[in-house]
Amino acid sequence: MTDLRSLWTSYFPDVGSIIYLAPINAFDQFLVEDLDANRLEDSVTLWREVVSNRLLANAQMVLFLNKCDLLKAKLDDGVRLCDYVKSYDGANEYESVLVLPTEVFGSVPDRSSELFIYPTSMTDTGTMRINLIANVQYSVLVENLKSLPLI
Ligand SMILES: Nc1nc2c(ncn2[C@@H]2O[C@H](COP(=O)(O)OP(=O)(O)OP(=O)(O)O)[C@@H](O)[C@H]2O)c(=O)[nH]1
Repeated sequence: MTDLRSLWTSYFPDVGSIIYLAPINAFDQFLVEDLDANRLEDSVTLWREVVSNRLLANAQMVLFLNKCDLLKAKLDDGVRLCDYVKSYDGANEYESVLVLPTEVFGSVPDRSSELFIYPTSMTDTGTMRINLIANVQYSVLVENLKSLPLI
């Protein structure tokens, strides 16, 4: 019987990682092409499609919850998350609000392997460099360990 998993993953054997950027400040914004579609929800939908795609089952998924600085500024300006996400009943403060996208993006039922999720501000180049280096180091380490019969 054909091994379906190896068949699917043979389409993109050289894709080691996918880095996905989600603009989490966009919770109160709507798509230009569809004014009923919330930009953050749209980003979650696309992320889940990518992450649960069987053709990419072997690729490491790295998610940057991006534009954190703009999210914080927006919350400080008094824009309330609960006005756009009806289920949200937490405080309208950056640390509390950040929990929501972390949980929503992190929950992908069809994905068994680990997701790497980092809050980022792309314009903060120092932190970005540290995040990227830490992630790449971790991937190289894990991939090397996998090639040995250790894990
Ligand atoms: N302050 C801040 N600006 C950012 C960040 N990431 C990207 N930008 C800026 O946002 C602008 C739009 O860049 P992107 O978001 O990558 O592009 P886009 O998705 O086509 O743009 P939007 O529709 O505005 O979201 C550029 O000027 C970027 O430099 C961030 O984390 N913080």
